[in-house]
Amino acid sequence: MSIQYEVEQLADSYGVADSFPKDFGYGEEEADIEDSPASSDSKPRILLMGLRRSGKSSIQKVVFHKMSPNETLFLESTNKIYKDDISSSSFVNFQIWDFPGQVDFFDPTFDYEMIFRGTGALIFVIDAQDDYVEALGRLHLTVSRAYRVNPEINFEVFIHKVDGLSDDHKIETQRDIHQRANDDLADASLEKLHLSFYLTSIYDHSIFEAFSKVVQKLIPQLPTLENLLNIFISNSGIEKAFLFDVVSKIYIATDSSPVDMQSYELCCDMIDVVIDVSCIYGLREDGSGSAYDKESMAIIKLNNTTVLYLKEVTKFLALVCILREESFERKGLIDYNFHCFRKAIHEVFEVGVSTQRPVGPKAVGSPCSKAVTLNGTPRNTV
Ligand SMILES: Nc1nc2c(ncn2[C@@H]2O[C@H](COP(=O)(O)OP(=O)(O)OP(=O)(O)O)[C@@H](O)[C@H]2O)c(=O)[nH]1
Repeated sequence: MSIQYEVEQLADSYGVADSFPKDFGYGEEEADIEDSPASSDSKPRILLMGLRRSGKSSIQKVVFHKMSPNETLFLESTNKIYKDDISSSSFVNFQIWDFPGQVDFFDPTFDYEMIFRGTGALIFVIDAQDDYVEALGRLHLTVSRAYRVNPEINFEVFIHKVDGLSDDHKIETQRDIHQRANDDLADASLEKLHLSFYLTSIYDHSIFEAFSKVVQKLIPQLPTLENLLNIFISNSGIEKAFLFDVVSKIYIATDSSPVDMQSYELCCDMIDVVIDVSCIYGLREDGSGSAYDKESMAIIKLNNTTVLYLKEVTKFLALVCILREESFERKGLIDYNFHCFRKAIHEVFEVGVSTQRPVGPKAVGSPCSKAVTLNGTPRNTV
């Protein structure tokens, strides 16, 4: 009982009221907020930049549009800035701007100041299978310009297409790119400009992991979410839990135990299985209905006494847990704790909405002082 009480207290400390709206995430309020024309341009942007054929469009299509990696072989070159607003289908309430390979900063029609001012993260993609000297020059030019306009941008470098490299070669390439890029910044007295590096490929889960980290940095409520997950798993006998954006399979948060790639991949695969089965057998005969809704939940028992447990949290988010079979015997307790966890998550994002109205005492627990949208992501990073 004490276990349940702790989680309940946690929910209460976020001001969860009994009258909490049951349709959170599915109601009309969201449509009102999200559909306002003003909101679309003020959403923080994630920019995808890099040389031609480095893999920018492929990354976007694979992560957010479920394109299979092989299909990207037939993608045509991007000739103009392609703005992708994914907020209607995903928790990730950002615009992704995919740039054509060569952006000319000296072209007067290219208003880079306006673009960088509203940018939350700039992802620069480098093709690791190609000679990257030119890409490094371009990276330096791009980040130094962007930093001068908006030093708040998170600069992320994807060392991409590493599926073609051996493990040793991968490490060596990362070390070399890291060294050269930082030397260039030091030469330009830009030591304060921090670059984060990721080894990525669309042919495995590394691109989803990297994108997860990029997106997490833009979520002001991240520490609160991690805290909630920590309390939930420790009181429920769960080994690992991920809060997933169902559409993109990006994880928005996880508990503070280290992430091992295999667990993450297992949870991603579970989401695919659940959505695929639901699409085939879960819709009505006329094809109406949704493959993912409030009723969505799944239990998969593996042959090594591990259980995977998925439950709906909001319209876009699912909790996926990994636990031992013996812990799953206390399913009632887990479900009760989940119920409290879910209420707390809703309340965290409800606070986000209320910051658009005068901020009340409920917002005290939130690490966020900026206005955020209903799904909890920042409304404007500028
Ligand atoms: N091996 C491998 N190939 C990749 C990967 N990602 C993308 N590619 C391939 O790289 C090629 C170029 O990909 P695009 O996504 O069109 O590149 P882009 O950067 O958008 O190109 P532009 O639109 O010309 O700027 C395609 O043939 C992709 O299949 C990867 O992770 N590994």
